[in-house]
Amino acid sequence: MTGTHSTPDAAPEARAKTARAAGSGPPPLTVSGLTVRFAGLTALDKVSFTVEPGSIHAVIGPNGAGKSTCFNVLSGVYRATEGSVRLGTHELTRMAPERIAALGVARTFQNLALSEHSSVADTLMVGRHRLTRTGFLGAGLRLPAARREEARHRERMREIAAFLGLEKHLGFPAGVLPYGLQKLVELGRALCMEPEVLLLDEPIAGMTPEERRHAAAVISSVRENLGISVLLVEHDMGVVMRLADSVTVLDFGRKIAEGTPEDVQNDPEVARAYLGSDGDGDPASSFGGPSAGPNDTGAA
Ligand SMILES: Nc1ncnc2c1ncn2[C@@H]1O[C@H](COP(=O)(O)OP(=O)(O)OP(=O)(O)O)[C@@H](O)[C@H]1O
Repeated sequence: MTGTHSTPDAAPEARAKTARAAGSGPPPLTVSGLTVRFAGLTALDKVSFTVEPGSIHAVIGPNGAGKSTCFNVLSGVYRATEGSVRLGTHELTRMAPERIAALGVARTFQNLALSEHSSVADTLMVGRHRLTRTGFLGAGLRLPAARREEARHRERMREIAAFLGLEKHLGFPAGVLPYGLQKLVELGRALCMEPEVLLLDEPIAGMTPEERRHAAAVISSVRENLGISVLLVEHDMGVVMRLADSVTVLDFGRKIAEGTPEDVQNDPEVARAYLGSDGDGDPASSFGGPSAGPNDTGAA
């Protein structure tokens, strides 16, 4: 990735502002008493939290805390043993992933699965599939209505690519781009679904510092300019503390703290969970405070 990315473009921004002015932001995503058991192991134990409309909400916790399990239940990959997940009035609990996506919850994956053969443009267009009425088959048959519809989707796909700084790369095979750009393509594919809530699974893991800074700015812009709610699972505490409006902390499947980044950073139980100590360690060093070290992205 180069350092020449511009600020994400204004067209989707204008749309989101209109939606906000009309009071039609995304509905809250409400997780209530979520429990997941795997053959005797309780991976999640009565976890509850709400992703408020248009906010960035982070789920953090030490290894094995239950973050991925939570993410996988929200996106329909795992089934909840007990509890519920709701998007506004829609009950998402135990729905198949495609139905959850169709209701406006899009996700990215920790491990990239981009084709070496499909171009960035075609990869992004996959995200528009659920929104097409005539289907890409109709477009392939060159039916006029389908051609017009496909042109509209391509135009919107290009807007989203510009928003992410990907417009120069649309013709390249997605799978051969530098890692940081591939992660943005993955994010772009999710944004192309026009989600109300975006689930980001370790969106900046494995990136260079420059890629991390750009990705953090893009995520912040998704909230600010597109008005989409973001649920983030991320190990880079510097980024979590700078980006998140609210944080839920899990440990051994239980919620041990919740609040603003400052609240959880100063919570002795969180320090205990992260440091494995009796609480007299320095939580700031775990959370990208003044002593953040190499993971500090400096993202605003
Ligand atoms: N499919 C599964 N079958 C059995 N146990 C599982 C399964 N998925 C997760 N677990 C267990 O559930 C617990 C929580 O795991 P999970 O992957 O959700 O934690 P995590 O917070 O995402 O950890 P990490 O930060 O290391 O990715 C762990 O003990 C894990 O071994």
